[in-house]
Amino acid sequence: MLPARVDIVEVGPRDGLQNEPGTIALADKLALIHALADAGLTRIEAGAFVNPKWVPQMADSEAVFAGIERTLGVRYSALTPNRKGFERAQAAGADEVAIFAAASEAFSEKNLNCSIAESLDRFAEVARAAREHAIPLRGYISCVLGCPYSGEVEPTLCLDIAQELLAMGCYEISLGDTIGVGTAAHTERLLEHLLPHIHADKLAVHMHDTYGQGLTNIYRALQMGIAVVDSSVAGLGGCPYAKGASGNVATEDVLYLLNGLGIEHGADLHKVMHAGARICERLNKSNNSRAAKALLSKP
Ligand SMILES: CC(C)(COP(=O)([O-])OP(=O)([O-])OC[C@H]1O[C@@H](n2cnc3c(N)ncnc32)[C@H](O)[C@@H]1OP(=O)([O-])[O-])[C@@H](O)C(=O)NCCC(=O)NCCSC(=O)C[C@@](C)(O)CC(=O)[O-]
Repeated sequence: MLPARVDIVEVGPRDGLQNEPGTIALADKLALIHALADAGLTRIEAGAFVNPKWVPQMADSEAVFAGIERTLGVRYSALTPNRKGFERAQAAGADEVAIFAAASEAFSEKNLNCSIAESLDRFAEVARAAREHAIPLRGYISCVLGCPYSGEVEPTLCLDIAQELLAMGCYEISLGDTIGVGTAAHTERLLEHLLPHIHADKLAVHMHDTYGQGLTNIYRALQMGIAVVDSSVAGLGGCPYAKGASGNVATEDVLYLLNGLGIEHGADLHKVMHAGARICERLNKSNNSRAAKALLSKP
């Protein structure tokens, strides 16, 4: 059965922008975040407190958080890979922080410069600090449906990591198809493995759209009881550690799907679409949302 309501986690300002080649003006980032909040999106990942040497686009995350004119009821979150990242996020005023493990040793080494086990030790420190400061903690697992370096990924490893992240205190685990290779069959296989052990309300899906499977995978996940979906306005993004991977499934496309299914989500598709069109114009890039392109071309 499909859920009556789906929460969208808008990752455009972080996942969407982290891989952009050119400089992005702080004002453009802030305008995007404000437009997304104005469109009714209540969970917005606004930045990442990672090593700026590795992800320069997120180097101004302090300034981003300082510049946000907060909308009541919106949670502005950030990625925090380690204690230092947590301290930066807390000082900047992030409402929520996210730790991000990988279900592939090779990807963990590239993305975090350490093994999965070492990353979990670092995350435990972040989790302790988050608990001390009463800051909600979200967990990601990357490469759940495939790894750019080592190929197939076993669902058993995803389950082990998810359980460890939940035990640390994550209120939700976002399952990332980082390179967008999975199909509905892969999504189903993963969720069939996880759901007997982890309740659906502790899971979210984070589908990149490289092979055009994002929406289909999300639909399969909704059918299996998942009610939190990560997406990126205009389908912006990619991962600096997964060459060739395209952005997340576009928020506008997810909203169009949810509208068609009669599922409540609380966002205004047209406002999101205009936010997407504006940032694409500012970045001088094409819009990857099929729904936005169709709607914007209507007379
Ligand atoms: C994990 C680290 C930090 C390890 O960082 P490191 O460089 O490997 O290791 P280190 O701990 O030895 O530190 C070296 C230097 O980095 C500094 N440093 C250390 N930590 C921080 C920090 N938090 N903020 C600022 N600076 C930091 C530290 O102070 C030191 O500075 P130095 O002494 O050389 O001047 C690094 O490898 C890193 O930042 N990686 C980037 C990870 C990243 O942002 N990846 C992209 C996002 S993840 C993703 O896209 C997947 C996801 C979530 O979207 C889900 C999906 O799609 O599947």
